[in-house]
Amino acid sequence: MKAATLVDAGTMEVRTREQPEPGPSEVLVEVRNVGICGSDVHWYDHGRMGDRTVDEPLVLGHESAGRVVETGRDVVDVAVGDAVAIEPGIPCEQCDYCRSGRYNLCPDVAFMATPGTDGAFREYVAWPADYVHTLPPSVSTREGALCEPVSVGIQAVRRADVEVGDTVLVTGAGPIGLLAMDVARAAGAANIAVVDIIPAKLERAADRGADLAIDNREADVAAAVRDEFGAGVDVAIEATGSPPAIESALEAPRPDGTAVLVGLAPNETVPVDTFELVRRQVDVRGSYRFANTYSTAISLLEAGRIDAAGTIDVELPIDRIGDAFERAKEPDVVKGMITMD
Ligand SMILES: NC(=O)c1ccc[n+]([C@@H]2O[C@H](COP(=O)([O-])OP(=O)(O)OC[C@H]3O[C@@H](n4cnc5c(N)ncnc54)[C@H](O)[C@@H]3O)[C@@H](O)[C@H]2O)c1
Ligand SMILES: C[C@@H](O)[C@H](N)C(=O)O
Repeated sequence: MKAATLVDAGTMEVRTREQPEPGPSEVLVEVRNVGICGSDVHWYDHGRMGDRTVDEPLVLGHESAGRVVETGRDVVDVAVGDAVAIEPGIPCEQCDYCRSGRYNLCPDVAFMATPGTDGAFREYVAWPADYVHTLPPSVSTREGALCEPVSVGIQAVRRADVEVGDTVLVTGAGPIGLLAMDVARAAGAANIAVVDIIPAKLERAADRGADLAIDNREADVAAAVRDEFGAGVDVAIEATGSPPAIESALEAPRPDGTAVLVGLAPNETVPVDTFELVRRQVDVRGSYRFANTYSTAISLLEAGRIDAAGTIDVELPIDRIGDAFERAKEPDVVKGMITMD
């Protein structure tokens, strides 16, 4: 089979690999669509993330969907021919976090496209049947692949306890911010403000229904939301990982409001006015990956409540994966996708 393999920082080669065979509790998925995530681009550019390095060739890609072509002998809930979204993390199922349903925090999770666990930019993936999710006929594998970033949005909105009628600020109009915005709306948010620094991204957010689009280069975000929404927002969801936007997300909630940090700012220091946070009694929460979100993501996609396909700007076949990664880095591009046919 073909597999796009990161061999060194900046070098991806489409190589021939042996097709995997499913174990007894696994299914073999013929991969159809794989989204390009910012973390794939980071591994591609740097060959490392924090203290983790790519020492062996690694297949990237963790936003994937395809069709089941073979099932292991113990698999009962998934059948050959099913279209499925692949959940990219296989947790240990033994630790306290796994046993209490918070398997996104499992310290021994094998997560696709991180050193030691190949990702999905390849024609076939053998994966535990428990971590593939059947797609209904109305949800394409193109959309199904994006259950992963939709799940990041669902986790953030759950962590934020968004309630009907809430006013929500989302910093960042990349895939995570835009999809979190859709999920927040589906959860009942009445007003949503989106912040970015790229005009095309702000226009995109407005076209998708943001009530207010704020350019962080020109406006004081906290002042802008207070002008528009009174004491501040009920919930801020930070989806940039950029220190100025993180500061804005911490400043924007009303007293007793919530700020949920999704964006990752490795090696960055963010000044935090703890006095202000305490005085306003703001809940600051992290949101890491996701747990028990795929069925919700699929229901939202089936109901047409999430415009996942509308985030895709670049779509190229696996043989042009290098071009796709370069295009995905362009500032106006929200989401790149690799197709297998
Ligand atoms: N916590 C998690 O589990 C998790 C999962 C996936 C992604 N992430 C992180 O979430 C963040 C968003 O992911 P993404 O894929 O949408 O990233 P992205 O880079 O595609 O989008 C980020 C957006 O933020 C905007 N931005 C950058 N600096 C800004 C600033 N100062 N003010 C306002 N906007 C600014 C960019 O223009 C861009 O549109 C990243 O940090 C990513 O690493 C976290
Ligand atoms: C959750 C996933 O989308 C994220 N990029 C990660 O690697 O953790």
